[in-house]
This record gives sequence, C-alpha cells and structure tokens, in this order.
Amino acid sequence: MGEISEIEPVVLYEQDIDARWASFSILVRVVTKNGAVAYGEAVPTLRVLPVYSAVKQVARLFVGRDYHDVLPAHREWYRQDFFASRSFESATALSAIDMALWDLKAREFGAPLHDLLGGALRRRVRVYANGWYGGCRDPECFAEKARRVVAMGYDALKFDPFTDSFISITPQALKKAEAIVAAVRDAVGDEVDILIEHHGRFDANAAVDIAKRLEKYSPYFMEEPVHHEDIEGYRKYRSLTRLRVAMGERLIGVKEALQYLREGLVDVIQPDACNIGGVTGSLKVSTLAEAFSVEVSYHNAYGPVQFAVEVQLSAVTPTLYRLESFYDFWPQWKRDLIGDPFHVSEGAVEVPRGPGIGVTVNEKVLERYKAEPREVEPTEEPVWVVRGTW
Ligand SMILES: O=C(O)[C@H](O)[C@@H](O)[C@H](O)[C@H](O)CO
Ligand SMILES: [Mg+2]
Repeated sequence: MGEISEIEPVVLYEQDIDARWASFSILVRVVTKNGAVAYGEAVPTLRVLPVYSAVKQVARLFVGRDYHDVLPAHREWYRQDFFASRSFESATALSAIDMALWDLKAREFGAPLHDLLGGALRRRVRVYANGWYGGCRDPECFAEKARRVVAMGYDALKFDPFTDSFISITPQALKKAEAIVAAVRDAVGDEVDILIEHHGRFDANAAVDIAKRLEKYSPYFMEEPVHHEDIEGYRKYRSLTRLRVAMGERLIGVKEALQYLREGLVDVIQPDACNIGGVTGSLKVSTLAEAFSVEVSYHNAYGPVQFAVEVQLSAVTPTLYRLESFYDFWPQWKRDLIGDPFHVSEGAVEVPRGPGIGVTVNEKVLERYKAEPREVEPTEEPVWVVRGTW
C-alpha cells in the first residue's frame, strides 16, 4: 500500500528578470505514509492565488488514497468536479499531483519514469531556446543575443518579435517584426530552426498578413498565431497560409486537443504537462498526435520540476520535434533547485537515468525561496511577455 498522507502547494518567488510569469513557481509536494516525498509543478501565470487554493481543494480528494492508483484518482476527480477539467485551475492542480504520483511510482520500482512509460526512444532530447531575448526591441539586440544562444550550443530558438501589437498589426509594426526576424535569420544562418511566437495575440487577418511577410525566412513553425479559443481564426489561417502551426500550451483537456487535431489545425502540438493532466494527460495527447501524424513539442516554461518531467516524456514521445527550454535563461536558483543536471550540447540534453523523474528537489533551496501566495499586479507589459520586449 502507498497511502498518500499529505499534499501541499508550495509557492516559490524571486523576480525572474526575463520570464516574468515564472517569477513565481508553484510546486506541489506529495508525502506518503511511509515517508516518501515527490513534487509536481503547476502553472504560475497571473492566477497564483486561485491555483494555490485549487491545489488545496483537489488535494482533499487524493489524501488517503493509494498513490499507485493514478487513473482511478483522475476518474474520481472527474466524477467529483462537476465542471470537470474545463477549470484551468483544477486542471493544473490535478496535473501537478499527477506528476508527483508518477515520480513516486517510478522511484518505488527503482526505475526512471521513461522505463515505466515503455522505454526511451531517444537518450538525448533535442531542445529549442526561449526566454533569451529579454530587453530586446530592436533587430540588433535580437541578432546579438541569438548569436550568443547558438554559441551556447542551441540549434533552434523561439522568439516573439511583435513588441506591443495586439489583435491587429500596423504596417510599421509588421515592418519592424520583419526586420527583427530577418536579423535573427541572418545572425544564425539557415541551419538553425527559428520559431515565431505570437502568444495568440492576433486576429486572423493580422496573423495571415504576418505569415505572408515572414514566409521568406522559413520559420519552422508559427506558434499561436491567433488566440487559443479562436477556432474560426485557426481555420481561416489554415486556409490562407502554408506555414506550420504550433499550438497547445493552453490546452486543459485531451478532448480539447482532439478538436484541433481532427480538424488538421495544428502541425506541432504543444501540450503542457502542468495543465494537460500531468504525465497521464501528456501521454494521451502524444498518442493522439502520432495517430494524426502531428509532431509534439511540450510547452515548458515554468520551472525545473516541469522540465525534468517533460524530458522524461520527450524520451518516449514517438513524434517529438523538440522540447522547449528556458533552462539556461532562468535565474540560477531554479537550476540549483534540482541540482543543475541538464546541459545543452549540439542542441540536445541527456535523459537522466536515475529513478523517477531523474532529479531530486533540493529542500534547502526550496526553503530559501518559499513565499506566501499573492495576487499578481497586471502591468502595461502583460505578465506573459518576455520582459522589456512589449
Ligand atoms: O511558448 C511559451 O513558452 C509561452 O507562450 C510563454 O512565452 C508564455 O509567456 C508563458 O507560457 C505564460 O504562461
Ligand atoms: Mg507560447
């Protein structure tokens, strides 16, 4: 028996200079009756307080249950939570707990999580860099920093060149975005993948204009060209452009993912283990993606526990493109939190072979950054923007 004795959300805080939404990290600590401890990670963007309280609510269903019974626990939550997974807060709370249960299960068998999931298809996971362009608004800054990212060993990088455009884009802003993309392409050459992040901020007309202007720079994909819920916008974008579409970081349910896949609206799906249902939900989307011949690139922007879990998932994902990585662009304490085990070389990181998710949370670092949960002040530059680029 592996009875769960305690589940607690743990908020960590330090002003993260570039990934502002990630100044907070929300870990979920799961303790079993026989003293084992494991962590999961939830989404910290803006709604820190509601996520914190959702974890406490969802936890009440899991304490006293056996951590081996992950699927029965998901089903029981689905039965209890009348609004099911449509609540972002409960989906991210469930996801974080799910991660920790899988870690406990794998550790108990003394096996790396990827072994429990069927065995590694790859020992090294290709990554792409994000979060590297803080403070950049002009082409020279983007180009200079892009060169540094490639020198660090990355051969793919993502960036949002749209400064403070929202819904529509002016001819001047489009011209500036093109100058930034052209400068990055020129700086990195044509053997590095460039990925264009839109943050779902445009309507379909603006997104289509952007696609037509940027196609000549051969971006590998265009991420969230329109808002996540703008299905008609995705359909219009699909019918008027040839560029690959990436989306999925805001999916909170597998059935939601199916809608985009079934309609052929996505070429690289980006589930996030912190809100798609943890390891369990990620595996289901990964299987669907394989069936629809769609690549997978786990969204991975929040913290080191998520990073470790998604490296394990990436090791077993049949149609993996690359794993997102802010890892080298976070504050050092986030890497220290898990003993700083990941190092990029030739565009990839090694898959750890230790038990569970392959890393252990350093409780001393955790204690140093513990904070009270609190509301996040909305500012002119929204929290989801890489600092200083709005
Ligand atoms: O692709 C990404 O990594 C995301 O879009 C980030 O850039 C967001 O800002 C973050 O996920 C907000 O929660
Ligand atoms: Mg994104």
